[in-house]
Amino acid sequence: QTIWWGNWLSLVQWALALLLLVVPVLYECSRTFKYFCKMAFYNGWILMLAVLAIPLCALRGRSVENMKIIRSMLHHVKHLYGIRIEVRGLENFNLAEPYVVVSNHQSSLDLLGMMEVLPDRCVPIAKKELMYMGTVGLACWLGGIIFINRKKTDDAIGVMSETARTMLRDNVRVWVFPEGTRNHNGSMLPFKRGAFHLAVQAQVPVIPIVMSSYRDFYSKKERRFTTGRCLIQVLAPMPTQGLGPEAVPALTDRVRQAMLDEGSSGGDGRGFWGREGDYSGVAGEGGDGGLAGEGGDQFAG
Ligand SMILES: CCCCC/C=C\C/C=C\CCCCCCCC(=O)SCCNC(=O)CCNC(=O)[C@H](O)C(C)(C)COP(=O)(O)OP(=O)(O)OC[C@H]1O[C@@H](n2cnc3c(N)ncnc32)[C@H](O)[C@@H]1OP(=O)(O)O
Ligand SMILES: CCCCCCCC/C=C\CCCCCCCC(=O)OC[C@@H](O)COP(=O)(O)O
Repeated sequence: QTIWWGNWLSLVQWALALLLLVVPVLYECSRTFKYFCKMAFYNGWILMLAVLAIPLCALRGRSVENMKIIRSMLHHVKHLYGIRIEVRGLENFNLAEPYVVVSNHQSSLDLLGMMEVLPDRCVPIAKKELMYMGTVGLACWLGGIIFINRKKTDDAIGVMSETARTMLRDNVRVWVFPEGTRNHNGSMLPFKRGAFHLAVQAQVPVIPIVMSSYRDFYSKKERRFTTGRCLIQVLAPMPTQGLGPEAVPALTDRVRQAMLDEGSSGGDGRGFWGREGDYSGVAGEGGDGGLAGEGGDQFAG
């Protein structure tokens, strides 16, 4: 029998067959394996989409208009992962003038929510390391994404000041994650002030966005990634006209407080971060409330 099989299957074919058998079994049985598969596919898929986006964007050169291409090409990714996104308050974006969008930052999955609501002519501010992520970096550059060096404050501030001029000159909106880094722990970290200096320098409104916690369907710490639901609330614009640099700390606190208030009472009164009353930024993972992932812990996706 061995000879018979040997005639039919080379070593490579055997390995492939084994792989085809083992991978689905592991995928179904191991939460960790499933998590890594899903994350690997997420990154790989986006790298691949970027390959397609690059020539399309290159036709125009580096331009914020290319964000429309990127947005439309990323829009379907939530469906691949069974993530339902509900958006409220989109009308708050209906301003003719430029503005600065600020939102909480949980994970690279924020890209899905961002692409759900990203207004036209709006570019994110990103750490410059993103520029070196292969095809993704090039696509980001072509989309006009603004890169800052977080290790060099003066450089970053210089880029932000230049951005204030660009916003007014070219009617560009800017999206900033004021926590300055990803925060997997629910609620929000203290805010950096760059976004608010930017808004004051350009004398444009700040539009805060709160994205509900992914805790019920995604946890990096627990290696858990299932299907789920995310609620995004766009808050009312907060004006900066007439404010000077001395007003930036108060503006920062005001915006953060508005987001915390929405996080605590919004989302049909159930809160956005799963644990009402705990907004210190140190809430543990695996909370049991919140709006994310109302489908439960089904590990189905
Ligand atoms: C289909 C194809 C698909 C392919 C493509 C796929 C995907 C691409 C699509 C979209 C991608 C988007 C994803 C982007 C997400 C990326 C998210 C990130 O990278 S988050 C990290 C980067 N962002 C930030 O850090 C923003 C927040 N940080 C700040 O605002 C900071 O303040 C800072 C400007 C970076 C400086 O930070 P630093 O820690 O160095 O210093 P401080 O914050 O302590 O500030 C020191 C001091 O300076 C004052 N300050 C700050 N900014 C200004 C300013 N602009 N002008 C004047 N003064 C400023 C600040 O107030 C402090 O002073 P003081 O303490 O006296 O208040
Ligand atoms: C040849 C190089 C190949 C590199 C392969 C890289 C693979 C990555 C591919 C796709 C990733 C898509 C998601 C990109 C957008 C998410 C950006 C993001 O979330 O950045 C994190 C940043 O906000 C804060 O960083 P830190 O939390 O401070 O750290």
